[in-house]
Amino acid sequence: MLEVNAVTKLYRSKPALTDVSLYVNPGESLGIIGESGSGKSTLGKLILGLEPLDKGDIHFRGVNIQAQKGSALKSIRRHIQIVFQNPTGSLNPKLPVWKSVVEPLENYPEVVPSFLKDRNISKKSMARVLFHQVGLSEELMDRYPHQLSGGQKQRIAIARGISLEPSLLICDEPTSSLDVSVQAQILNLLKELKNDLNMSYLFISHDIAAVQFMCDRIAVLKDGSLVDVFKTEDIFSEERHPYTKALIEAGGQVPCPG
Ligand SMILES: Nc1ncnc2c1ncn2[C@@H]1O[C@H](COP(=O)(O)OP(=O)(O)OP(=O)(O)O)[C@@H](O)[C@H]1O
Repeated sequence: MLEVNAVTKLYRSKPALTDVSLYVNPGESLGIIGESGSGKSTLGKLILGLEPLDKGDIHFRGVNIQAQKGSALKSIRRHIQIVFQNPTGSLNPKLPVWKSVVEPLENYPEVVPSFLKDRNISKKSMARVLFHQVGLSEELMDRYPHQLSGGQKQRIAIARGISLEPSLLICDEPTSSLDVSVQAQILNLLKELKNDLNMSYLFISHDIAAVQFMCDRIAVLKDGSLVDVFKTEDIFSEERHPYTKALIEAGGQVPCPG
Protein backbone atom coordinates (compact mmCIF):
# COMPACT_ATOMS: atom_id res chain seq x y z
CA MET A 1 0.00 0.00 0.00
CA LEU A 2 2.82 2.42 0.90
CA GLU A 3 6.20 2.12 -0.79
CA VAL A 4 9.15 4.37 0.00
CA ASN A 5 11.84 3.79 -2.65
CA ALA A 6 15.45 4.92 -2.15
CA VAL A 7 14.42 8.28 -0.71
CA THR A 8 16.99 10.97 0.05
CA LYS A 9 16.00 14.30 1.59
CA LEU A 10 18.44 17.18 2.08
CA TYR A 11 17.99 20.27 4.21
CA ARG A 12 20.50 22.95 3.19
CA SER A 13 22.66 20.28 1.51
CA LYS A 14 22.70 18.16 4.69
CA PRO A 15 20.96 14.77 4.44
CA ALA A 16 18.02 14.22 6.81
CA LEU A 17 17.28 10.90 5.06
CA THR A 18 19.66 8.91 2.86
CA ASP A 19 18.52 6.20 0.46
CA VAL A 20 15.64 4.99 2.65
CA SER A 21 13.40 2.20 1.32
CA LEU A 22 10.51 0.61 3.18
CA TYR A 23 6.94 -0.52 2.68
CA VAL A 24 3.72 -0.85 4.66
CA ASN A 25 1.15 -3.50 3.72
CA PRO A 26 -2.62 -3.03 4.08
CA GLY A 27 -3.67 -3.46 7.71
CA GLU A 28 -0.04 -3.58 8.84
CA SER A 29 1.61 -1.51 11.53
CA LEU A 30 5.23 -0.46 10.91
CA GLY A 31 7.19 1.08 13.75
CA ILE A 32 9.94 3.64 13.11
CA ILE A 33 12.45 4.08 15.91
CA GLY A 34 15.61 6.12 16.13
CA GLU A 35 17.25 8.86 18.14
CA SER A 36 16.31 12.50 17.94
CA GLY A 37 17.37 13.89 14.57
CA SER A 38 17.48 10.48 12.86
CA GLY A 39 14.87 11.58 10.30
CA LYS A 40 11.65 10.00 11.64
CA SER A 41 9.44 13.09 11.35
CA THR A 42 10.97 14.01 7.99
CA LEU A 43 9.84 10.64 6.68
CA GLY A 44 6.29 11.38 7.90
CA LYS A 45 6.30 14.80 6.19
CA LEU A 46 7.45 13.31 2.88
CA ILE A 47 4.76 10.62 2.98
CA LEU A 48 2.14 13.31 3.54
CA GLY A 49 3.47 15.15 0.49
CA LEU A 50 4.21 18.22 2.62
CA GLU A 51 7.77 18.60 1.36
CA PRO A 52 9.67 17.76 -1.83
CA LEU A 53 12.29 15.03 -1.75
CA ASP A 54 15.67 15.06 -3.48
CA LYS A 55 15.95 11.48 -4.72
CA GLY A 56 13.74 8.41 -4.93
CA ASP A 57 9.95 8.28 -4.83
CA ILE A 58 7.02 7.44 -2.56
CA HIS A 59 4.03 5.51 -3.88
CA PHE A 60 0.72 5.19 -2.10
CA ARG A 61 -1.67 2.65 -3.62
CA GLY A 62 0.47 2.74 -6.75
CA VAL A 63 0.38 6.57 -7.11
CA ASN A 64 3.55 8.66 -6.89
CA ILE A 65 2.73 11.13 -4.11
CA GLN A 66 5.31 13.78 -5.04
CA ALA A 67 4.03 13.90 -8.62
CA GLN A 68 0.53 14.92 -7.47
CA LYS A 69 -0.80 18.44 -7.08
CA GLY A 70 -4.10 20.12 -6.22
CA SER A 71 -7.17 17.89 -6.20
CA ALA A 72 -5.17 14.72 -7.02
CA LEU A 73 -2.96 15.28 -3.95
CA LYS A 74 -6.03 16.14 -1.88
CA SER A 75 -7.71 12.85 -2.79
CA ILE A 76 -4.61 10.91 -1.68
CA ARG A 77 -4.30 12.97 1.51
CA ARG A 78 -7.78 11.88 2.52
CA HIS A 79 -6.39 8.38 2.95
CA ILE A 80 -3.26 9.40 4.90
CA GLN A 81 -3.82 11.18 8.20
CA ILE A 82 -1.48 12.05 11.05
CA VAL A 83 -1.64 12.26 14.82
CA PHE A 84 1.11 14.44 16.29
CA GLN A 85 3.00 14.27 19.56
CA ASN A 86 1.52 17.44 20.97
CA PRO A 87 -2.29 17.51 20.77
CA THR A 88 -2.45 21.10 22.02
CA GLY A 89 -0.56 22.28 18.96
CA SER A 90 -2.80 20.38 16.57
CA LEU A 91 -6.12 21.72 17.92
CA ASN A 92 -7.48 25.21 17.30
CA PRO A 93 -7.63 26.88 20.77
CA LYS A 94 -10.52 29.11 19.64
CA LEU A 95 -12.85 26.29 18.62
CA PRO A 96 -14.96 24.04 20.85
CA VAL A 97 -13.32 20.66 20.39
CA TRP A 98 -16.24 19.05 18.56
CA LYS A 99 -15.66 21.48 15.69
CA SER A 100 -12.01 20.46 15.38
CA VAL A 101 -13.05 16.81 15.23
CA VAL A 102 -15.33 17.29 12.19
CA GLU A 103 -13.16 19.83 10.36
CA PRO A 104 -11.66 17.19 7.99
CA LEU A 105 -15.17 16.00 7.10
CA GLU A 106 -16.07 19.57 6.16
CA ASN A 107 -13.10 19.64 3.79
CA TYR A 108 -14.23 16.38 2.16
CA PRO A 109 -18.04 16.57 1.90
CA GLU A 110 -18.08 13.66 -0.56
CA VAL A 111 -16.51 11.21 1.93
CA VAL A 112 -18.90 8.94 3.86
CA PRO A 113 -16.95 6.97 6.48
CA SER A 114 -18.53 3.59 7.24
CA PHE A 115 -19.03 4.49 10.91
CA LEU A 116 -21.20 7.48 9.99
CA LYS A 117 -23.36 5.55 7.51
CA ASP A 118 -25.44 8.65 6.86
CA ARG A 119 -23.98 12.06 6.04
CA ASN A 120 -27.33 13.79 6.28
CA ILE A 121 -26.93 14.11 10.03
CA SER A 122 -25.75 17.36 11.61
CA LYS A 123 -22.05 18.09 12.04
CA LYS A 124 -22.52 17.86 15.78
CA SER A 125 -24.07 14.40 15.47
CA MET A 126 -21.05 13.34 13.41
CA ALA A 127 -18.79 14.64 16.16
CA ARG A 128 -20.84 12.67 18.72
CA VAL A 129 -20.20 9.42 16.81
CA LEU A 130 -16.48 10.18 16.69
CA PHE A 131 -16.38 11.04 20.40
CA HIS A 132 -17.85 7.61 21.14
CA GLN A 133 -15.32 5.95 18.85
CA VAL A 134 -12.43 7.32 20.90
CA GLY A 135 -14.03 6.72 24.30
CA LEU A 136 -14.81 10.34 25.15
CA SER A 137 -17.97 11.49 26.90
CA GLU A 138 -20.14 13.72 24.73
CA GLU A 139 -20.35 16.10 27.68
CA LEU A 140 -16.87 17.30 26.65
CA MET A 141 -17.93 18.30 23.15
CA ASP A 142 -18.47 22.00 23.85
CA ARG A 143 -15.26 22.47 25.80
CA TYR A 144 -12.19 24.25 24.47
CA PRO A 145 -8.78 22.53 24.29
CA HIS A 146 -7.43 24.29 27.41
CA GLN A 147 -10.31 22.80 29.43
CA LEU A 148 -9.23 19.21 28.71
CA SER A 149 -6.44 16.98 30.01
CA GLY A 150 -3.53 15.90 27.77
CA GLY A 151 -5.01 12.43 27.31
CA GLN A 152 -8.45 13.84 26.43
CA LYS A 153 -6.86 16.21 23.91
CA GLN A 154 -4.95 13.37 22.31
CA ARG A 155 -8.22 11.42 22.01
CA ILE A 156 -9.71 14.48 20.26
CA ALA A 157 -6.71 14.59 17.88
CA ILE A 158 -7.17 10.86 17.20
CA ALA A 159 -10.90 11.34 16.55
CA ARG A 160 -9.99 14.02 14.03
CA GLY A 161 -7.32 11.75 12.51
CA ILE A 162 -9.77 8.89 11.94
CA SER A 163 -12.73 11.07 10.88
CA LEU A 164 -12.14 10.46 7.16
CA GLU A 165 -11.53 6.73 7.76
CA PRO A 166 -7.96 6.87 6.42
CA SER A 167 -6.22 3.71 5.29
CA LEU A 168 -2.89 4.91 6.72
CA LEU A 169 -2.57 6.71 10.05
CA ILE A 170 0.85 8.19 10.80
CA CYS A 171 1.31 8.39 14.56
CA ASP A 172 4.26 10.70 15.28
CA GLU A 173 5.20 10.12 18.94
CA PRO A 174 1.50 10.04 19.92
CA THR A 175 2.11 9.32 23.61
CA SER A 176 5.38 11.03 24.44
CA SER A 177 3.78 14.25 25.72
CA LEU A 178 1.43 12.32 28.05
CA ASP A 179 1.67 11.11 31.64
CA VAL A 180 2.87 7.51 31.85
CA SER A 181 -0.50 6.43 33.31
CA VAL A 182 -2.34 7.79 30.25
CA GLN A 183 0.12 6.47 27.66
CA ALA A 184 -1.10 2.86 27.91
CA GLN A 185 -4.74 3.96 27.53
CA ILE A 186 -3.95 5.83 24.32
CA LEU A 187 -1.93 2.91 22.94
CA ASN A 188 -4.82 0.55 23.69
CA LEU A 189 -7.24 2.93 21.98
CA LEU A 190 -5.02 3.15 18.87
CA LYS A 191 -4.76 -0.62 18.75
CA GLU A 192 -8.54 -1.07 18.99
CA LEU A 193 -9.19 1.55 16.32
CA LYS A 194 -6.68 -0.07 14.00
CA ASN A 195 -8.61 -3.33 14.17
CA ASP A 196 -12.06 -1.71 14.02
CA LEU A 197 -11.24 0.47 11.02
CA ASN A 198 -8.73 -1.85 9.34
CA MET A 199 -6.09 0.89 9.11
CA SER A 200 -2.34 0.62 8.56
CA TYR A 201 -0.07 2.52 10.93
CA LEU A 202 3.29 4.15 10.57
CA PHE A 203 4.09 4.43 14.25
CA ILE A 204 7.00 6.77 14.99
CA SER A 205 8.38 6.60 18.51
CA HIS A 206 11.36 6.78 20.84
CA ASP A 207 9.73 4.17 23.03
CA ILE A 208 10.67 0.65 21.96
CA ALA A 209 8.15 -0.93 24.33
CA ALA A 210 5.33 1.09 22.73
CA VAL A 211 6.50 0.14 19.24
CA GLN A 212 6.73 -3.52 20.28
CA PHE A 213 3.16 -3.37 21.61
CA MET A 214 1.75 -1.62 18.53
CA CYS A 215 3.67 -2.90 15.53
CA ASP A 216 4.02 -5.95 13.30
CA ARG A 217 7.42 -4.85 12.01
CA ILE A 218 9.99 -2.33 13.18
CA ALA A 219 12.41 -0.15 11.14
CA VAL A 220 15.41 1.49 12.81
CA LEU A 221 16.73 4.83 11.57
CA LYS A 222 20.20 6.10 12.46
CA ASP A 223 21.46 9.45 11.17
CA GLY A 224 18.96 9.36 8.32
CA SER A 225 19.78 5.80 7.18
CA LEU A 226 17.74 2.68 7.70
CA VAL A 227 19.99 0.24 9.55
CA ASP A 228 17.55 -2.55 10.49
CA VAL A 229 14.04 -3.77 9.60
CA PHE A 230 12.54 -6.83 11.26
CA LYS A 231 9.39 -8.53 12.45
CA THR A 232 8.58 -7.50 16.02
CA GLU A 233 8.85 -11.12 17.19
CA ASP A 234 12.51 -11.07 16.03
CA ILE A 235 13.47 -8.08 18.16
CA PHE A 236 15.78 -10.11 20.40
CA SER A 237 17.29 -12.16 17.57
CA GLU A 238 21.08 -12.40 17.29
CA GLU A 239 20.75 -11.05 13.75
CA ARG A 240 19.75 -7.59 14.98
CA HIS A 241 21.98 -4.70 13.96
CA PRO A 242 24.42 -3.68 16.73
CA TYR A 243 22.68 -0.29 16.92
CA THR A 244 19.28 -1.96 17.48
CA LYS A 245 20.82 -4.12 20.21
CA ALA A 246 22.34 -1.05 21.83
CA LEU A 247 18.94 0.71 21.83
CA ILE A 248 17.29 -2.31 23.46
CA GLU A 249 20.05 -2.64 26.04
CA ALA A 250 19.79 1.07 26.83
CA GLY A 251 16.48 0.24 28.48
CA GLY A 252 13.90 0.55 25.74
CA GLN A 253 13.76 4.33 25.62
CA VAL A 254 15.70 5.90 22.76
CA PRO A 255 17.38 9.09 24.05
CA CYS A 256 15.12 12.07 23.38
CA PRO A 257 15.55 15.72 24.38
CA GLY A 258 11.84 16.51 24.33
N1 LIG B 1 12.68 22.19 8.16
C1 LIG B 1 13.94 21.82 8.39
N2 LIG B 1 14.99 22.63 8.05
C2 LIG B 1 16.27 22.27 8.27
N3 LIG B 1 16.63 21.10 8.85
C3 LIG B 1 15.64 20.26 9.22
C4 LIG B 1 14.26 20.58 9.02
N4 LIG B 1 13.52 19.54 9.49
C5 LIG B 1 14.39 18.62 9.97
N5 LIG B 1 15.66 19.05 9.79
C6 LIG B 1 16.87 18.31 10.16
O1 LIG B 1 16.76 17.00 9.62
C7 LIG B 1 17.25 16.03 10.53
C8 LIG B 1 16.14 15.02 10.85
O2 LIG B 1 15.12 15.68 11.60
P1 LIG B 1 13.76 14.96 12.05
O3 LIG B 1 12.91 16.00 12.71
O4 LIG B 1 13.19 14.23 10.89
O5 LIG B 1 14.30 13.91 13.11
P2 LIG B 1 13.48 13.06 14.18
O6 LIG B 1 14.10 11.71 14.18
O7 LIG B 1 12.03 13.14 13.89
O8 LIG B 1 13.83 13.81 15.53
P3 LIG B 1 12.92 13.99 16.85
O9 LIG B 1 12.83 12.63 17.45
O10 LIG B 1 13.70 14.95 17.69
O11 LIG B 1 11.59 14.53 16.41
C9 LIG B 1 17.74 16.78 11.76
O12 LIG B 1 19.12 17.00 11.61
C10 LIG B 1 16.99 18.10 11.67
O13 LIG B 1 17.73 19.14 12.27
